[in-house]
Amino acid sequence: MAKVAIVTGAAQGIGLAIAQRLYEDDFKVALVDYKIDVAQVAAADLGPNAIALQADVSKRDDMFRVVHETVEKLGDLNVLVNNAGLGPTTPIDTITEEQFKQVYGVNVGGVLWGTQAAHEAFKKLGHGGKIINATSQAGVVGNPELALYSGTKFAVRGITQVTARDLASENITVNAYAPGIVKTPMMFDIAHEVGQNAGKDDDWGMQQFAKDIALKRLSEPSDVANVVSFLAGSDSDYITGQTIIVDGGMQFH
Ligand SMILES: NC(=O)C1=CN([C@@H]2O[C@H](COP(=O)(O)OP(=O)(O)OC[C@H]3O[C@@H](n4cnc5c(N)ncnc54)[C@H](O)[C@@H]3O)[C@@H](O)[C@H]2O)C=CC1
Ligand SMILES: CC(=O)C(C)=O
Repeated sequence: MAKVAIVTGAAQGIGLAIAQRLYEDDFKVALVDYKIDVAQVAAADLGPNAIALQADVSKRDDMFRVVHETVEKLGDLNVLVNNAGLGPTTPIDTITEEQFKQVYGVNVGGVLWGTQAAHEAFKKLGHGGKIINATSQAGVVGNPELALYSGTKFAVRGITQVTARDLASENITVNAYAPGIVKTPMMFDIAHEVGQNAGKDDDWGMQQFAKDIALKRLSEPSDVANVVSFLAGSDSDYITGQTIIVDGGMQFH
């Protein structure tokens, strides 16, 4: 029987590539995003075993609701990919309380609420599952002008390690993927802002991040989806608490 996966932030970028790849891997997939119109088009493009659900992942009730709706509509839940995230450029002196709450609410809160909701569903369904969280190479080594963002992504690695230990006895694995410089709207926005802050263009901004990639190319979203496919499948059953870096050779740990 087909397994069921939820992917948050699935309307575009890395989340969309993950949803597409898991669908190809024979999962039924719920694409969760607050951009519901875009997610609906993406789900329709995938086929009859995909649905789109609207949620703001920073809201605990939203995450419990979409997990319930997924089980109701697709019949089970086996994998949750906590992918949704925000990546504003935040030179240290510019950070406001509002920004702090927003970015931590989505990037960290989204992972916590998703994990709680999936855990409750796995218990009710009487089986284990896999929780897969989005961190970043910027959550392995601090990146310039990304104090808020990098901080949240270090936190995601911490939560991944703790929940892996806490949930292991229930046959739930928890792992994370740490992409590098991926061609998505988020990364193009960051390159634009970093370039603008220095009085330079977007290409210069992108180079500040891309110059140290050993493989000498930017990442496609599919590079990340390939790793998530592995983490969602049975070949990774004996792996938990780990962050897999998929950055073309930027950070070596
Ligand atoms: N693009 C990159 O170079 C890298 C991205 N990442 C991480 O990968 C994940 C995906 O990133 P991208 O695809 O690049 O981002 P993106 O900005 O292109 O797409 C993010 C998606 O998440 C959705 N989203 C944002 N906040 C949400 C919320 N509160 N509730 C529901 N949906 C929400 C957006 O509507 C959008 O569809 C993020 O967690 C990001 O931090 C990590 C390393 C590098
Ligand atoms: C956006 C991001 O995660 C970077 C620059 O690693």
